[in-house]
Amino acid sequence: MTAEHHASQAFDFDPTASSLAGEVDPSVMEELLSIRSSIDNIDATLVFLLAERFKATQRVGVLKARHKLPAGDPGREAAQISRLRNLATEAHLDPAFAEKFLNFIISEVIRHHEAISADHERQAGRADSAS
Ligand SMILES: O=C(O)C(=O)C[C@]1(C(=O)O)C=C[C@@H](O)C=C1
Repeated sequence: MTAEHHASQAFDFDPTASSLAGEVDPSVMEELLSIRSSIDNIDATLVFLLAERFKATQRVGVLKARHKLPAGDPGREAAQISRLRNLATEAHLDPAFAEKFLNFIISEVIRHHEAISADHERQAGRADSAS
């Protein structure tokens, strides 16, 4: 896909899209759209942050597969959850939500690790039968 395609996909987004169009007072709609523009910026950074986090965990997955380490590390997860719960409380974010969100991401990471490991094993098996 070309850079132009990427750009046009991003710019196809209509920040004014709403099921409320025509149903609310224009000044209320204006305020809503103004707040939504911050939400759109935040959501874009979340996508970039998550993409960066998955790039890092992909490297962990390859390292773990190469050294036959288990996909999950419950001791590490317990430390991460406790830290994020504390940070969430400090930031006035519901710590239970922060824990659920981290667990959601980690379960996806573990699925990726298992796929990388299975792939690695398949390749090792093929290399064995070829020699
Ligand atoms: O740090 C690791 O060992 C990882 O595999 C990364 C990660 C994470 O996403 O933060 C994922 C799974 C583990 O259970 C712990 C942490």
